[in-house]
Amino acid sequence: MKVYFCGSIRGGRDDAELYQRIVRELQRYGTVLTEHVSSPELSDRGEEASATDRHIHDRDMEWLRESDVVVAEVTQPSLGVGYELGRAVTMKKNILCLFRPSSGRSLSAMVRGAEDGRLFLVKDYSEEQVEEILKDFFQRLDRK
Ligand SMILES: O=c1[nH]c(=O)n([C@H]2C[C@H](O)[C@@H](COP(=O)(O)O)O2)cc1CO
Repeated sequence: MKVYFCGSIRGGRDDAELYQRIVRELQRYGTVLTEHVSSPELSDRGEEASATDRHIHDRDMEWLRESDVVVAEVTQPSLGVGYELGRAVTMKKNILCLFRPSSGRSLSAMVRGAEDGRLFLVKDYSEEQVEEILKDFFQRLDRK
């Protein structure tokens, strides 16, 4: 199982620690192609010191194509994550978006409104529910 994890980078790194926790949990179910998104060493400049934007874009689109599932933490708004989700929809990927209402933010209608109960799922959650929500998600996939 190949997992593409999306999380904010240039949109802001406030949730980087939580991304790490989610990625660690996702690694129980498969290979996380985008582990770097959760790296505590990655700042809101992203990988600019080591890669061009074109390289980042083309590599990530290739990983997205390769992936079986897409899991996105969408609480911290990020243009890149929104773009990845749009591309993943076109590729008919199984998508899970995770949003924390405790942030006081309101999730974009373009994400919440894309929920279809089948390929595109949006879950409101709190941090202590990460394990349980991912377990349910992967169990459901097995039954598909
Ligand atoms: O350096 C990077 N590396 C990278 O893989 N990304 C991808 C993965 C993340 O899920 C998403 C974050 O987008 P943004 O930087 O607009 O918040 O884009 C984004 C950047 C910087 O935009």
